[in-house]
Amino acid sequence: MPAWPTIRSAGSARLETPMSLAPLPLAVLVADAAGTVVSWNKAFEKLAGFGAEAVRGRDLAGFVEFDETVTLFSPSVAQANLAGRLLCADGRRLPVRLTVAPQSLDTEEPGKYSVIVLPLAGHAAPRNALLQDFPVAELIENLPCVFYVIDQSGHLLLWNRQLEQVLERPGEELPSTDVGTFFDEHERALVRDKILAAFEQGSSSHEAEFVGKHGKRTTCLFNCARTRLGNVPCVFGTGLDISARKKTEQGLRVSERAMFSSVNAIIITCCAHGKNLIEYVNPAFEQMTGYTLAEIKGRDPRFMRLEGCDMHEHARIRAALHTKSSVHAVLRNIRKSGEIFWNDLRIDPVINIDGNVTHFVAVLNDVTQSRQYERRLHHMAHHDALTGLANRTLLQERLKQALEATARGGPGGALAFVDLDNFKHINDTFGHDAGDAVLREIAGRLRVGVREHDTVARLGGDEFVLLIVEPPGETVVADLLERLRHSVDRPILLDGRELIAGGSFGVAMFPRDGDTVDRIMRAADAAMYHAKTMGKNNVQFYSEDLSRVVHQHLLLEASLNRAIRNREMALGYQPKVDLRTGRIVGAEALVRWHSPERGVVGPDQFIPIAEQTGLIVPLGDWVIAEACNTLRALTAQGVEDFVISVNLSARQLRQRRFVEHLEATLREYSILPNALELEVTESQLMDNPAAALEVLARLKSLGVRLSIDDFGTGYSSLSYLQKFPVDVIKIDRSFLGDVAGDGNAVIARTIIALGHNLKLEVIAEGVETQEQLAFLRDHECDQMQGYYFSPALPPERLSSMVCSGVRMAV
Ligand SMILES: Nc1nc2c(ncn2[C@@H]2O[C@@H]3COP(=O)(O)O[C@H]4[C@@H](O)[C@H](n5cnc6c(=O)[nH]c(N)nc65)O[C@@H]4COP(=O)(O)O[C@H]3[C@H]2O)c(=O)[nH]1
Repeated sequence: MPAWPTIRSAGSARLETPMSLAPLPLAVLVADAAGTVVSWNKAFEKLAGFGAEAVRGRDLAGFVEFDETVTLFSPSVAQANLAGRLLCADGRRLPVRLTVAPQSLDTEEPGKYSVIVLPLAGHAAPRNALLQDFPVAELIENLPCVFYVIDQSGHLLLWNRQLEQVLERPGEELPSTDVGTFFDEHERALVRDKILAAFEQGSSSHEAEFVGKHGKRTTCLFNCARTRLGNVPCVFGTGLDISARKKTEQGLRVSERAMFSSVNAIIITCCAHGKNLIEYVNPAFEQMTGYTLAEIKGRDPRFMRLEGCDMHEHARIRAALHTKSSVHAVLRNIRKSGEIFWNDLRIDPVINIDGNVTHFVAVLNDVTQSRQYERRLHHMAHHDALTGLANRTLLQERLKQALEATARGGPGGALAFVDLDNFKHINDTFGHDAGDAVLREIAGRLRVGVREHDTVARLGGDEFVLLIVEPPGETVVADLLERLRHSVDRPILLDGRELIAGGSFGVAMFPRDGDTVDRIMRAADAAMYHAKTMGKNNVQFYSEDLSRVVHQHLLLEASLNRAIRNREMALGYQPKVDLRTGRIVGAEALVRWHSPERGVVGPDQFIPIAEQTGLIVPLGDWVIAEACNTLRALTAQGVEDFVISVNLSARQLRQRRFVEHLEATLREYSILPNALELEVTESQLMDNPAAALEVLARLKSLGVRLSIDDFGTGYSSLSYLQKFPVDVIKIDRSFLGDVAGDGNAVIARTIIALGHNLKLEVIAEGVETQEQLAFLRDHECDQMQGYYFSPALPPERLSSMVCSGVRMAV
């Protein structure tokens, strides 16, 4: 390390009031310009071992052996540092460092010189020995800080125990060590500058870190001032250990920085005098809310709250502030821009050293987006995507709540299942987009038809459910549902077409019909099922009887399903007779169910169920295939020009690939298409005449014959009748009931005439009597079928009857 600069400027080295040598713990003597010792202190006597007599008047050279020849005393030198050996009274030659300084700065008139004699490391007297004669020694030893006196060479002259402790060095090492080495390399220049500043300006202060011999680091605040020991200028000072404070400061700086840079908004409020006012907000807060610290400092943070909302959360926060505890809340606040945001807020108290809460720190998180996302997810999980109505989950939740409220004495409610009667037809005929549009339209109609606290749900497909809570009575429910039924039945205008969805409503009342979600749902479903079997487009309330009927129905449905798979079905063929020749020209295939449990079940009992459940499609396919099989057998037996007709259900007709499937079946059985006749009821055709026209045209193009069944019951529009590519119309048997009576006879006659005018064959069904036969013959009806001639026969009997050439007497 570079040598310490020596103070040369007399002006800058103005000496303080001279001290008496006596109390100094250092060995000091005063010599004149000739080197004669004129004064000394006790410490010198102790060190050298001489008594006063042996010292006084002696030449300094008699005590000290210098390493080099030097001019000891020169008024031009302010201070000299020399090394040598002190010749002690006991003969020891004690290695020492001498600091020589003129007592007067008048260079023209040289006076006396002070000489401080310091033993070198390993030879020095212990610190106590140095200090013991010092008048304030005890005080210095017990100072709560480091004490030191440094000469201009940068060496210690005096120090206390605390310094030895922080430096982790024994006292004898200290005087010979440059004080700069007590510090880290990078701080040494600063330390020197500060000491020099004290020498030059009288005082200085700074912070630096002592580095102990074994690495211990102690940060101290140094305050030093210039003084003199004897005539030797030096600096004395204290070093106060501020390591702990530094650590705290550093920690605070880190926290402050972290708070400043945090992405979370932070508010610090001061809670003195019963108030809670903003003291600090970080930049993230400013960014989140739009308010700057300057704008809101000193305000209560509640100014950002959204009045009238999240009352529960506000109450929790108030309670926590009151009890000075932590709280976590999620609530809505308002930004400066007026925009509302969701704030996930955490508030913690700050406790001071006395255990009192002085501040609160609040961390704010803008969770608007995740909240919205959560809400969207929640909405998606509870609503039907197509219509926006409640889904099954939400409906069940609400129903559960309503049942719980009822159990607590509430007035109960109603649950109505709504099934659209024509939805499948609309979907199959006009496609899914049209189906979706119809569902949305119906959803809207149902929603506007009920009160806000009622629930409208869609369970999937065309199944809607209404939860009507706390209705004033069952009649009110009945009126409401009747209104809704009408509203569902109103035409829906879609791409210039009018579609009618129609709806069957089944209602369960609670608590009367059940007290659990499952029971009420099942009761409403059963009632709806009943409404369907009652001819659709009506409202049915659940009852015990209805439950039994539905139960039977469901049993039948289950066994019918099995029956089709187990081939329990058979076809009977009712012969059709030509009224001019009496010959059997064809037969109608009529399905029978030979049930192992129920015996023979007629189609009237199971066809409606098969239609509702969709079982009619495989059943219908089987009937056509079976009829083709019989036709093939008859052809094989040489029967010619024989036609078998089968009944088609509307649902079969709506099957997308029905025509292709039929074509394939005809091919499979090698059947001439015009040997097969398809009977479609008039009401089925008129349900959606345009769609019927389209499918009939495609069927006709295959070459099969088409017949309108139950003619006269379905209010055919004549214009459509003209357009339908049919071959036959079949007079409904109700018009033959009493052909002797005027009304029926007129209708039957008119139908025959109408058919012939349209160039169609006319057949009468359900002919039971001679009179009916005579009437038909007289009015030139083409064919007839009925018990009068034959009921439906098994295929073998039909075959033998046809092959035997039996004729009816006409
Ligand atoms: N009172 C009376 N009735 C007579 C007389 N002659 C025949 N019947 C009955 O009248 C019904 C005529 O069939 P439908 O009008 O097409 O009416 C049929 C038809 O709509 C339907 N059906 C029968 N088989 C099938 C089928 O394979 N597919 C479809 N989709 N429906 C079928 O079931 C209905 C009832 O069929 P069934 O019970 O077999 O009843 C048959 C037949 O047994 C008579 O002189 N007097």
